[in-house]
Amino acid sequence: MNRLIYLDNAATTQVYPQVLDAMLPFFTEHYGNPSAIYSFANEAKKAVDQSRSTIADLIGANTDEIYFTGGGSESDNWALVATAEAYESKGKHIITSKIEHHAILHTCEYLEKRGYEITYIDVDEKGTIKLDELEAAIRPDTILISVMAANNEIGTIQPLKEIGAIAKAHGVLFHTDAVQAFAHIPINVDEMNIDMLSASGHKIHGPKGIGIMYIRKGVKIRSFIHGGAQERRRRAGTHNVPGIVGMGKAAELAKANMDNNIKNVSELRDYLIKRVLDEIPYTRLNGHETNRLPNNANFCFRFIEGESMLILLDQNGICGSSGSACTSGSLDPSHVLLAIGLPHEIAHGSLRLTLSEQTTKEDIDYTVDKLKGIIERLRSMSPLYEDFVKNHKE
Ligand SMILES: Cc1ncc(COP(=O)(O)O)c(C=O)c1O
Ligand code: FES
Repeated sequence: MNRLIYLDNAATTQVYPQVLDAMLPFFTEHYGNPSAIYSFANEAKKAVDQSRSTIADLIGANTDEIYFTGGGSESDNWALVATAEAYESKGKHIITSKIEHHAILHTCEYLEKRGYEITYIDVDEKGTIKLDELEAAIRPDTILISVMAANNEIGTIQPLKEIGAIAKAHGVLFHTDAVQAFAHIPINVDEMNIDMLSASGHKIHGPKGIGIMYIRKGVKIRSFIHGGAQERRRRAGTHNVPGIVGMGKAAELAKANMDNNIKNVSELRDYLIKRVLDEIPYTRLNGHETNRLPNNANFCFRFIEGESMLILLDQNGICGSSGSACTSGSLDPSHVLLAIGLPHEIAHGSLRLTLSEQTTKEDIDYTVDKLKGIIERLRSMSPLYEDFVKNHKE
């Protein structure tokens, strides 16, 4: 079999065997509906409670502040739309950043069409939000600040504690899309003054289609999915018990291994970054050098088009991703790379490689060796590169 090197863990992760083992009995044996009265459903009910408590523990929340959802996108939509509706009498102004995931940005566009006003705060060249701009944007009618915990493309971690302090000082709610950060780096909702937080199971070696929203007690958010009385009447729908159990197990494993994972994965990430920057000319690292997710490396290679690079990597069994327009299915280049000030033609040549605890040094060496050849080959076919080399020789 061909070698497979999976370096797209920001897109999704492999479900750990322990996670799958924990889930299986809830498909077969304990399939009862946790909302039922009879004792047969007790195992399912207990498992849902256990998962809720593990997840709450990981972010320093109370168990009854965790709500299960259908994933990160649903949580993000819920946080914005339902807060907007619930706090309409205070105002219709929301603040977010220019580099949010589309689950936030497209929901903001939806709200704009319904009469809400959104301010999109700039980030600096490393992708860190400009705190002075954020604070200056707050108005008497501002109801919510939503800033992601860490960026999914370039990995930059945002100053959550500082943002939370600003929000609190001005009496504005603070939501964070922590889909990439949850269970990867420490987060504490009290220390960071977070009122709402979105997270997703499939980014932490749990199953797809399950997520959570943390909602601080006292926040007046309305329900978003209407129907039954599940999740304290705030999120209707029969519980996805296997998914909930899987996310809980993944959170438990992440908590137990977090320090080690951060250390090992970021060492390997730094090794990857160093080799790429040292060995491939005309290359830049996107995002913050140190204040970035342990598993994220994102580069721009000049004179290269992202999609061709991905296809050639794929031919070598390497899975990566690119913010380039043609691979993301949109016509615009990555809004994140443009927001950190990269010109269109450079943003075209981006490559995101995201590691996991399963990635080895051999995987990285193989990838860098192949990548060097691929970049050389693509550049040798590029008229822009040819001109550049000619001009620099003269
Ligand atoms: C920052 C961020 N927010 C939200 C999402 C959406 O999460 P989900 O796939 O669980 O809907 C993602 C997934 O790519 C993400 O990276
Ligand atoms: S042609 Fe692929 S990003 Fe422009």
